[in-house]
Amino acid sequence: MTQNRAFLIVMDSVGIGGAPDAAQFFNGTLPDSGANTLGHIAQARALHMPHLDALGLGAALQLASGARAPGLGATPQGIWGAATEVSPGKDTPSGHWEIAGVPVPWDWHYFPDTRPSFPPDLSARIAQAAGTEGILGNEHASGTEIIARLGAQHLRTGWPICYSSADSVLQIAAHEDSFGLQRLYRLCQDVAAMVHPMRVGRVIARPFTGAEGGFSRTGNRRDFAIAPPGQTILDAAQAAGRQTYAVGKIGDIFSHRGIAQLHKGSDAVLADHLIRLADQAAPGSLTFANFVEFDSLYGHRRDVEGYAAALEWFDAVAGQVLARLRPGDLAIFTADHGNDPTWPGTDHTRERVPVLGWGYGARAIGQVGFADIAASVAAHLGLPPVGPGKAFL
Ligand SMILES: O=P(O)(O)O[C@H]1O[C@H](CO)[C@@H](O)[C@H]1O
Ligand SMILES: [Mn+2]
Ligand SMILES: [Mn+2]
Repeated sequence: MTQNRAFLIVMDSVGIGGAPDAAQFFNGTLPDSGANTLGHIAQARALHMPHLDALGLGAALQLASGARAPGLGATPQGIWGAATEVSPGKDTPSGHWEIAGVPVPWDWHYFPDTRPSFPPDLSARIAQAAGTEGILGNEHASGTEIIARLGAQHLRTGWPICYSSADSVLQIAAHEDSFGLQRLYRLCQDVAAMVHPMRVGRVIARPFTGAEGGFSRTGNRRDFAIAPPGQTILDAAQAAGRQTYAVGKIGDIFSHRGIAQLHKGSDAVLADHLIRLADQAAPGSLTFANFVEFDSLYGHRRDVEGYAAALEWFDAVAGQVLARLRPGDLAIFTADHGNDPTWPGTDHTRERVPVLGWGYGARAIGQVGFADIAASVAAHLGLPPVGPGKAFL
């Protein structure tokens, strides 16, 4: 058995523009054509990201979209290229599944951006499952905005706040103390059983605390996702007897399949886990990490400065990971979709993503597909081929 280790690290929503089908994806009524998460942030303020740029971040951005980024553009010393998604969704599960070797074979169901957004019989069934007279929200919304607007009414009525977005998702926000966290989880599980058959990708519990004027979401978010419809790189590694470590949202995204050890927490906590795993992960193992705060704290909130600072923070983390790698290791840094904080709306943006790697010297891989990442990781680990992609190593 090969002793080679692999580290697959997703910087959630760090797109680099240039998706050929961006015009078919929308924020409200505006198509995503021209969205460029990294490119537009770098234009707003020069980025200092020496470690990822040395692998080829600036070069990948230019390859994907033609954009040049102040502060980026070193001569690449790593594996570098840009990946294009084929799955018909710009959401987190679609991106991760395809990266893991399973392009989404169906069209997701999206709830319309109307009020009400949910069909009346579904709203009635949600209320019945909650034991309430009705539901609040029933619209597309940003999660922080809707609890500020409806949180007090939720406390008065006890009705759960239900909302959706441009993703195939049904989110339920409820107060941890008055509604109860376990009750919210049970409700989400019941609702997932109603909507998964409709091809709604996820039901997400969005617990919050506080009082009027000061509601805030807690770290107890939980996703109830459809399982990936095929063998992922995690499944393949585990089937081959390899140790698999998931860091962050990876557990939820893959319905906890193919994962031996799961580490969760804020991105700062996840960084510590990833750095430790770079030292300690078992020979032949796969570590699969997701850093979500680019997306959840800055992209959806359209916070350019916060996003820029998170990128620079993460670059230093990447430097600490890379410093711990050894011969036989492969590390790939990539992303699952875009979330351009300069773009109108609050939803993801359809974009290409960077593919940056350590372990094979300087290697220009050009334009690749998301699924080529799984194929490459499988080849590196000496596993049978995974998914429809082609290895670029
Ligand atoms: O605005 P919040 O609640 O963070 O929701 C965002 O997070 C969801 C899951 O990624 C997306 O569908 C988007 O709606
Ligand atoms: Mn995502
Ligand atoms: Mn998101």
